[in-house]
Amino acid sequence: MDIWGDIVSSMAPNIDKNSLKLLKGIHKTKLENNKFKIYTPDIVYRDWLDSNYKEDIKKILYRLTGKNLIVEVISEEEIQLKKEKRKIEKQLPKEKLAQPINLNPKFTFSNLIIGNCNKVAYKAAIAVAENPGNIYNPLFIYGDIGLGKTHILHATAHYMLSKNPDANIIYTTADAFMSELIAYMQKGSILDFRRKYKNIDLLLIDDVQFLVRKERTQIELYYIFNALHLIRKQVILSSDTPPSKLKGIQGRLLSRFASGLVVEVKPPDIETKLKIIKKKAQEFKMDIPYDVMLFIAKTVNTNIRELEGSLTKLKAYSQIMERPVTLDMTREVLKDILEIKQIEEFSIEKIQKEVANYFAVNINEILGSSRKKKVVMARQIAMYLARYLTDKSLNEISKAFKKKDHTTVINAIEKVKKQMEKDRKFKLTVEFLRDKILTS
Ligand SMILES: Nc1ncnc2c1ncn2[C@@H]1O[C@H](COP(=O)(O)OP(=O)(O)OP(=O)(O)O)[C@@H](O)[C@H]1O
Repeated sequence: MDIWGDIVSSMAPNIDKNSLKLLKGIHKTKLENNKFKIYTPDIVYRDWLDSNYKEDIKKILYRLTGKNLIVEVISEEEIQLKKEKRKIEKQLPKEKLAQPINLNPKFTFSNLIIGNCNKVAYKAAIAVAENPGNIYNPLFIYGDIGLGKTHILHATAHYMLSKNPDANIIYTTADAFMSELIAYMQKGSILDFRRKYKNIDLLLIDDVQFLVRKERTQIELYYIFNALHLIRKQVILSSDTPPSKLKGIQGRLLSRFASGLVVEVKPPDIETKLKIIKKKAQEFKMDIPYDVMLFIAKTVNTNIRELEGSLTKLKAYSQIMERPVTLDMTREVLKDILEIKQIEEFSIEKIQKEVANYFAVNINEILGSSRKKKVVMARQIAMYLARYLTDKSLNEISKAFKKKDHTTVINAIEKVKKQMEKDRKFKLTVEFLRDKILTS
């Protein structure tokens, strides 16, 4: 029996024709034990169905089957993403987590979310771990605080150990390196210090910006660096600024830092932040609704450490209060640490204005019913951005665009998403507009 067909026919008299069209567009459902699973092409579709029709579907199912079934709406896009990740993880050898050195077992490549912000650093680190000492030596990773540099350093060491369990690796921070050096000097055994650092396959030094004006430590590092480089042993360094901006470090050391590959880890975009939040929520065993994730992704500016801090705070609060995490709770709990005001000022009008300016069309045209190609494109992009950059519901967005019902908005979002997938130039335009709105 075609249950979905029956459900849609039962709903047909009570819903508008656009919603009906969207419901008819669903082609995959599954009845399994006490669950009725509905598969939507993507997350937006899923959220729409989930929040508008789940309860109705449950009631109709009861009428049709006599059973109280659980209705689950699943986005195929998400399933696909998970599959891709699993595929990549399968290609990576199992990372060995019990380390003699001070590595954080959680900082592995499988726990690292990859986006445009860190793709280059990630690929370079993998290449280095697979072929240490031979391609990018040193690898110099720089970027603002809390963007995952340490995570990449540790992950590289884990990965290298998984390929070669006997690899001799030292991970240290510039500060710890300096303290260790002083301790050895006080004992009068500087040669032991040098010996220790000479017999290794991979040297990772985090936060080298702290070497600024530490002349003695710089001399020692210069010596060690040259010794390792000569016998093709790998060095990876991290810093909050590129070598060219590290004032107070000797020129000869700086030129060594910059002699391999210098890569930047940039702040994550909204999509990457969303993925990181999802991942961290799983790690923290938290159940967080999508609107809360979106809110956190939009309000936490860039620092991923802060983003984790927000989740920890939210988890503690929800456990103490014995209440599930909601958007209201999140606003309340995080008000001290997030720049919520900034988000509240972030209006659909602003999005409409920016998009209209960009396409050189009039806002009234966007709000009207013109079918001119340029206007339709601007209208659809503005609707898409309104959905992703504000906390407004689909109904509120359709009102702001003077549309009678929200199916127009859903259709616009779908179109933009599909177009972004197949047209790179279009994708860049949408991302440009998004960043412009986020940063202006
Ligand atoms: N792309 C990512 N995916 C998952 N977690 C991430 C990602 N980037 C950063 N994190 C997490 O954010 C936290 C901060 O990252 P990390 O300590 O590596 O930042 P950092 O750039 O080294 O900061 P600092 O400059 O302060 O040393 C860590 O818990 C890390 O696991």
